[in-house]
Amino acid sequence: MISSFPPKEDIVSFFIDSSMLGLFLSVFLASSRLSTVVADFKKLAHSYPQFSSICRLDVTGKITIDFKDPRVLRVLTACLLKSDFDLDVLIPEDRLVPTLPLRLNYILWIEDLLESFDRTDNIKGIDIGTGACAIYPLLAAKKNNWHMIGTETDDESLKIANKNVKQNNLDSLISLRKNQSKFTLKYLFLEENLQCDFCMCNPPFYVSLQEVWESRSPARPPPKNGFTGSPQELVTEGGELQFCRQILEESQELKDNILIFTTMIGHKYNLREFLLDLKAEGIKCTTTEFCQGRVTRWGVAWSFHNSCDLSKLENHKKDKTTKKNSPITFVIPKVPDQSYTVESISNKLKYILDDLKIEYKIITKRKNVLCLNIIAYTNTWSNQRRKRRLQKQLDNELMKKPKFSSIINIDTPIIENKGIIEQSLERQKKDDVETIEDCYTNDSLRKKSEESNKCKKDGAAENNTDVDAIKWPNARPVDNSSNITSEINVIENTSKPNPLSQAIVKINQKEDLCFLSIEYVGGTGGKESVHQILQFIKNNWNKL
Ligand SMILES: C[S@@+](CC[C@H](N)C(=O)[O-])C[C@H]1O[C@@H](n2cnc3c(N)ncnc32)[C@H](O)[C@@H]1O
Repeated sequence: MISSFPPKEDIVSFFIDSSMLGLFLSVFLASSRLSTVVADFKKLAHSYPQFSSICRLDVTGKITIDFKDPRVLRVLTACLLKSDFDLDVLIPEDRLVPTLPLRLNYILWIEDLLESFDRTDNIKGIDIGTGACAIYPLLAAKKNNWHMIGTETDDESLKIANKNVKQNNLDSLISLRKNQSKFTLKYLFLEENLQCDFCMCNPPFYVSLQEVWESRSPARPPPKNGFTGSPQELVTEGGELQFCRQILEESQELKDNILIFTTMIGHKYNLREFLLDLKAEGIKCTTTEFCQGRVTRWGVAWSFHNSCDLSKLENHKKDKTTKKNSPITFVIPKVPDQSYTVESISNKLKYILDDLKIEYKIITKRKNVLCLNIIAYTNTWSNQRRKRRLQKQLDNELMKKPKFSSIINIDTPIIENKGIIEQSLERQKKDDVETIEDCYTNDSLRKKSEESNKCKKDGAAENNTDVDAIKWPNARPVDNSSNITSEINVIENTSKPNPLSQAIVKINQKEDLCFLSIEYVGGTGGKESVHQILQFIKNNWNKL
């Protein structure tokens, strides 16, 4: 068992070392110091029959548990809560199993924040979306004697949460409230003159259940832990970014009621967006990273009070990826007779993305800023030249007859020889490393245009990729007066492979210039794929 829960200067982050006889909770926190606590499986098994029932003895005699089994996770969390905090917590089968280290991380970070504001006594906090376990209120009350309000929209979760509070005799410190409003916080202050030190939130992270399954970058190893949680806990309209934005919006009205606003964020790209929102509003904030094995979450805190400048607090761990994946930006050139606004540029960009069969979703739309999350499943931007070259080679060879006649019947229409082209492409794929710079030079676009005319004359098929590309000059997408109509372009694709490239694209206007920036988020194609997409956009911008 955890011998003594470390005082607040400690830790937080669980790591599991199955080679040791036990479970190590090393909690590296947002906090300046580090400590390690050991949860000993053997002792847990001795003390809790329900824990011994989920243990396995491996061939070397070590006790192990199956972290992929939600039932096992439930028992482990319940036993740790009992052993380390003397909390009896009922964790329902159909609800999220809270991972203890992550929750402790968040609480310890808040302790640090409160200390920065010299707040130590009679602390009062709000947990937005407390869940069935009311894990944050229980930990905060038991560990620190904080007064907590937990809010919840889900009746069933609220019912069990109330049971959990009662059976731990924490009613005097914890009050749970049903949220029936469209707000996250504001409704709590309408009838009561509440003063709180902080609010916290672990929001539902996803826009849809589909996103739950697609969210993990394929480049990352699979999670070690089993998957738990019900749709209402995981999914919210607009996803976590919208949820956090709602808190931010309400915080501006509640600046005198709550000292420190905090939230957890589960997706890196949302963290960036949310920090931009705070920056745009001129609100000072700080962030932290909660690392727990292969899972990383982020904490964001902001305040309207001057007693502490949150932006000057040393962040525990800067978002490394923000530095690593700094966006590439280019100034969008002005094209004669075309409007030069974020809206018209967005329409043009969407046309290009449609053409490349790249999916996109708008994540931010403000007056002078548009931000898209883009996902490409296949490389549609750098094969064209290769395909054309091969097609041309094939054409030439066919003209010369003898060379290819042994392989193909020259009477066969070219279209029927596609297999040969594809095979040839496959063979070339490995060693044909194209530099994007020469992919779509003016010369190649000129050729494209010539081909376009040829195709049109020949009545070529509309769905041919090259033909699609060449129809641009005649099908200008930009209607200067039009609104941004299509918000989302999800390509019909029943079996989606792992994304090749995922990025955040941003168009913004500063004074009389518009900028397009692209930032790699993930995907098997790496950052190079994002560079290529940007180069494609650059090379083709003036041609539309
Ligand atoms: C990801 S779960 C977090 C549960 C718990 N706090 C934890 O960390 O394990 C999000 C919770 O927020 C609740 N929720 C969603 N929208 C809410 C809202 N507007 N107000 C209060 N709770 C909400 C959901 O029902 C769900 O229980």
